[in-house]
Amino acid sequence: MQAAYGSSQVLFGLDLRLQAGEVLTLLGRNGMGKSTTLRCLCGWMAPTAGRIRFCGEDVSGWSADRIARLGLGLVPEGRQIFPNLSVRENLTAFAANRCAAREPWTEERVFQLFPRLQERAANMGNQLSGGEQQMLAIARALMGNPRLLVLDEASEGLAPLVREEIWRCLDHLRAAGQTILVVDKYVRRLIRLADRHHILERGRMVWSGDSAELAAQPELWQRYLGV
Ligand SMILES: Nc1ncnc2c1ncn2[C@@H]1O[C@H](COP(=O)(O)OP(=O)(O)OP(=O)(O)O)[C@@H](O)[C@H]1O
Repeated sequence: MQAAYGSSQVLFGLDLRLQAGEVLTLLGRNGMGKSTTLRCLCGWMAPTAGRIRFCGEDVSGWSADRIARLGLGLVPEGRQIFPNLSVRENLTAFAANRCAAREPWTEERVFQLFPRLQERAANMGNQLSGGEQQMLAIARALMGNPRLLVLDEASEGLAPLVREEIWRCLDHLRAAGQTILVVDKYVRRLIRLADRHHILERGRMVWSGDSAELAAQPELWQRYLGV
């Protein structure tokens, strides 16, 4: 897949495959093309070349709404929850069992996953802390029962303990068989969470491998991720 903003090409021949039940990360420093890749996958922008297949369909050029209905649940950068709706209203606005999940997510189940949200159920989106907003953004995506959950910088701006709460939730989802694509920068924690990793550098995939391989090569972290 390739992508460009106007005449400026920013993705060059990315080849990305995700199997059902797998957790994959996209890593790279700022400006390397991670968000652009997600924008293409979610239908917010069309690739200039190549194809995107999802659930057996060629979704290249589909609208974001249509791709979401096929089963892609996005937890966007900056959370983007509805500030003037309550926690409960934010959740019900997204509820749908589009993929006929056998045990669909319900308000009760997401409250079990995030007990803090239950305590805040009647609060407006703009009354929540950053961590609670992030939990709500994940819970809201789950309410659509996505086949693929995509998280763009979900841990950004969160205190370490709250961040760990988010990671633990993702561990739990993984154990339950949820397919997940994560863009984030905490490589040590991502090695524990995910199965495989891709590193992007100036719009090109420069390294791909599993968690054991990434853990064994800290020189890669320094070279491509600056950690
Ligand atoms: N709306 C836009 N218009 C023009 N160029 C853009 C736009 N958004 C991103 N770019 C450029 O595309 C390249 C890739 O950006 P992208 O946001 O995909 O990177 P990223 O890896 O997600 O980084 P970050 O973590 O900062 O979001 C960068 O050179 C960036 O300046």
